[in-house]
Amino acid sequence: MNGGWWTSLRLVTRIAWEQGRGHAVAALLEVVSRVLTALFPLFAGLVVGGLAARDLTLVLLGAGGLVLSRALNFLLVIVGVESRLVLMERVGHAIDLRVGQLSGEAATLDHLEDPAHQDQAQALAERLGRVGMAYNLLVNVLNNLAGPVITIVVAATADWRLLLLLAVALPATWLGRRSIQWEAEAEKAGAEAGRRSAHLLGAATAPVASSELRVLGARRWALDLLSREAARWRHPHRTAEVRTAGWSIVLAVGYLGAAAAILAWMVRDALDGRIDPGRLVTGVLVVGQLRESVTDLQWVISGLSGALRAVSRYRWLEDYARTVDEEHAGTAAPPARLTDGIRLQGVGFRYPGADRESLSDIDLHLPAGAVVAVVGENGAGKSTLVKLLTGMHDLSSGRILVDGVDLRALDLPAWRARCSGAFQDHARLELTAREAVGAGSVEVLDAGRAEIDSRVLRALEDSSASDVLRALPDGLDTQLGAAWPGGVDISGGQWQRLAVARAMVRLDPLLLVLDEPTSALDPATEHALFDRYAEAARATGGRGGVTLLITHRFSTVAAADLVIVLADGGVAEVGTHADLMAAGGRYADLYALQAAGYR
Ligand SMILES: Nc1ncnc2c1ncn2[C@@H]1O[C@H](COP(=O)(O)OP(=O)(O)OP(=O)(O)O)[C@@H](O)[C@H]1O
Repeated sequence: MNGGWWTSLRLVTRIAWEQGRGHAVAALLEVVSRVLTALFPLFAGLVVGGLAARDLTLVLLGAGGLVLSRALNFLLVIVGVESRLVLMERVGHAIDLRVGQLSGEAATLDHLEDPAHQDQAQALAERLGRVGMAYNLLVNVLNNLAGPVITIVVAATADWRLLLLLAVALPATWLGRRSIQWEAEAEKAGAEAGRRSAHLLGAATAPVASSELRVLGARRWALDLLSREAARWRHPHRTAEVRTAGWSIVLAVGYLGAAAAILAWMVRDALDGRIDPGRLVTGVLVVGQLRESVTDLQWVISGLSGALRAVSRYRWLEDYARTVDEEHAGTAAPPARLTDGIRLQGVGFRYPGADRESLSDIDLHLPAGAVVAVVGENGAGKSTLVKLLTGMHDLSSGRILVDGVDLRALDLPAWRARCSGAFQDHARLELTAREAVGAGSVEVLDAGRAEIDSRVLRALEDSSASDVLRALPDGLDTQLGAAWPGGVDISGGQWQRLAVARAMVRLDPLLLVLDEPTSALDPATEHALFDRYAEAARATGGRGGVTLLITHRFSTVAAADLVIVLADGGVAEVGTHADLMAAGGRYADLYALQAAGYR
């Protein structure tokens, strides 16, 4: 095993220890039971040899050993197995929880955009159960190690020829190692196809995507694609399994041939009176036991190494999260209020794995207290700009200054606690309406009921979403989502408006982002809503917060203090609506075009 495996073993043992010291130790009792079982041929040989030699001491010793091994075995196995199972569940649960935390708490979202990370995460997800089983399998390896070791000792004491069997039994361990390698190669070769088939399966079963595919008549095509990808994922695994099975058969036939020859040799010696019948009995039992225990050992080692591969992926995730955290070790507290605002200086950004920058050479000043609208065609870089301002990705070049302090120097969670936002791809939190909105500022949910309700109701009002609440049968207590008992379904536009309300719960954010939060609403309603946001933002703008509105509807942005036009990843124009109209450039053209469309 290489160093990585040892680290994984230590990690698994530590987690098992933390999850239940008593169980971790009790699980090892099974090893004792395996030792007693492995001694069975010796005890049986003693009984038969003692009877043949009319030696009562030998008979009693053998019989005592047989009875003891059977009785203790029963007890130790029950305690050991029970402890292993309890730990398996606890370790699995602890790992599940930790994986969720590691993915959710990573300082940036780069990992979610990185194909290499996604392949690792997919392989981990496929094998997550195995991580939980790792300690269980480790104890099993120890259990199964006892078998061959004791059997070899018993064989050596019974007859030296039995040791020749080792020469044919040991290649099975070679197969064990090779099959682990084949499986690892198969996992790697199938990772991308596995991720793709999981994605297609999700699309085929998720209500929205699946109904869209039906309407488009593309369901059959998607299912065919899914089975092709699943086959592409399965193929390398199948090949590895067939190889392993083929070699297992070859090795088993070789072993049986050798065992038959050695036993025939021993039978002849027994008939000639050169060895006593007790040794022959031990020999016969050892032949079966040796092969069985070596094969079992091979399989548990291969099971353990599969689990350790999953553990090594988990360690990879831990290392990744640690590296990301170290790279974002800023500790400066964000200012209580903004006085200068947010500045972007020479900002450039390329997504992980992308071949070109999505934003480059961005120089901007978002003044404290201002309502800033960002417009631009699809793919211009609007959402990317938001991700950078909220610290979701590291800049490829340049810097972002919050009142003169580099975003990298700020404590990222503290900065995010001062940001708020509603997004086009908002979360549909299927909770009660109170929780779904209150989640915009989780400390609100910890307050008393009256405080929660007043903040949530105010947020609904600020986002003109009070009518959504009125339509809910149990008001704030209504369970959202038809999949839950008593739950109600609401429309896409209503979900979106609750998301906007959620963004309004946090008081005095330094950065409030509204990234096409009203795309499901008609232009007139969006216009009215934005006027309201602008009004609310100006009321709080006295505390310096910047409100950033991203929209495709130019008519909505006239009320903004500043309009930024993005094009091809760069800033095309900046100014007030009036300035940009007077300049007669890209903004004025697009504005005129949209205005004509609505006439
Ligand atoms: N995860 C990603 N990986 C690689 N490239 C990406 C990723 N997300 C976005 N891009 C690219 O970055 C560019 C800017 O995308 P962005 O989503 O910021 O545009 P946008 O202006 O918000 O577009 P839209 O109006 O369609 O929402 C596009 O060229 C897009 O293809």
